[in-house]
Amino acid sequence: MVGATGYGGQELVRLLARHPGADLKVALGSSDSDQPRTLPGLARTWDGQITAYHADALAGCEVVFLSAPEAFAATSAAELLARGHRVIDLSGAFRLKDAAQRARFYPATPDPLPDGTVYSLPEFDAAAVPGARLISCPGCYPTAAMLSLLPLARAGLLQGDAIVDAKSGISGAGKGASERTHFSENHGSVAAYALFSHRHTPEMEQALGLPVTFTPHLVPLDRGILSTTYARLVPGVTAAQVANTLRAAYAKAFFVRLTDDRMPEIKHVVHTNFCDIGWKVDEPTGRVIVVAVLDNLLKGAAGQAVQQFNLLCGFPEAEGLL
Ligand SMILES: NC(=O)C1=CN([C@@H]2O[C@H](COP(=O)(O)OP(=O)(O)OC[C@H]3O[C@@H](n4cnc5c(N)ncnc54)[C@H](OP(=O)(O)O)[C@@H]3O)[C@@H](O)[C@H]2O)C=CC1
Ligand SMILES: CC(=O)N[C@@H](CCC(=O)OP(=O)(O)O)C(=O)O
Repeated sequence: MVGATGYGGQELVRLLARHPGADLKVALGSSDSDQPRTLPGLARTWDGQITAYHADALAGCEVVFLSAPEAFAATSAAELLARGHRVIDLSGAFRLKDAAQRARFYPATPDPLPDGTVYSLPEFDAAAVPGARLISCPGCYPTAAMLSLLPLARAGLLQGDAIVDAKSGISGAGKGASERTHFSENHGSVAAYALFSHRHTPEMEQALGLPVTFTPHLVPLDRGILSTTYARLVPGVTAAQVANTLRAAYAKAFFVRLTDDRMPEIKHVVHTNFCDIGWKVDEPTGRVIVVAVLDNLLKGAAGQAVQQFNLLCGFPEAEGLL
């Protein structure tokens, strides 16, 4: 795998090292990291050393996980595919289908997308995964927003636009510190950012088929996302219809836990691959609020990537994730 020294990558190493069907052969960091490295958090978890990125180092790996910056994924994926690897990419580089939106938010991504690219949210796109060459994993905020609204949108129960108001722990920004993310800026504070300009807005709109107003917030937690979505129901849609639609959509989805009208909390899902979803309908005004929580580094990143790996290789969906 690539990006082993990153936040998402370290989680991937932990998961793959104990996955009964995986043999983690190589873990790579950036190409400018000179010496082979070990990380204190991975001691007695994975015995190998992390070496610098070079495509040759991945020879013999059937599947390559890319957990690196999107500009790097955008350029390296084609080479890895040409070498015969199947690629699971955690970055945003291959998520958007619309070429103009992609050029705006992910300018390094080649156009057209490589043959065999599949954008997959495992709960909805499982059937397409086994045939994929390049699996593009959804972003952490879109995973929460799509799991909240996709069943209702697909059932035709929503109208108008949706509002996604989400809060993320700071590990969502990766390991590099910036003025926005360092401790003394965040501790004791909550801040909104990227209003009307976040790259996850088109990703949510692409999936939901609705205009989305998305405001992310940074909260002083190390990990976890709480996403509150507000949407309007088509006139006449009842609370029971909403409940039945969500229950039917997730009846077989092991990693989605519906909490009905008990609102879920970040504490219940951190360090797991679960997404917990609660909701409430106000029938007189035709409004629904859905609250979803997940761990951005697991269901929002590494855990979801392993779920895709299980689908790709024919393992049980939860293999290595419990
Ligand atoms: N953090 C999150 O919650 C989520 C992140 N993602 C996406 O997952 C990917 C990884 O995120 P995250 O783990 O947070 O990022 P980090 O910044 O924590 O880690 C980035 C990793 O990429 C490596 N890297 C950087 N440049 C290169 C390069 N040129 N060649 C090879 N490797 C390189 C780094 O290696 P080194 O240490 O050697 O520099 C490091 O291992 C990103 O695309 C991100 O957008 C997706 C969902 C959620
Ligand atoms: C807190 C924080 O900064 N979060 C990141 C999103 C992390 C993620 O899932 O997004 P990508 O996979 O698209 O990078 C952000 O808002 O840019």
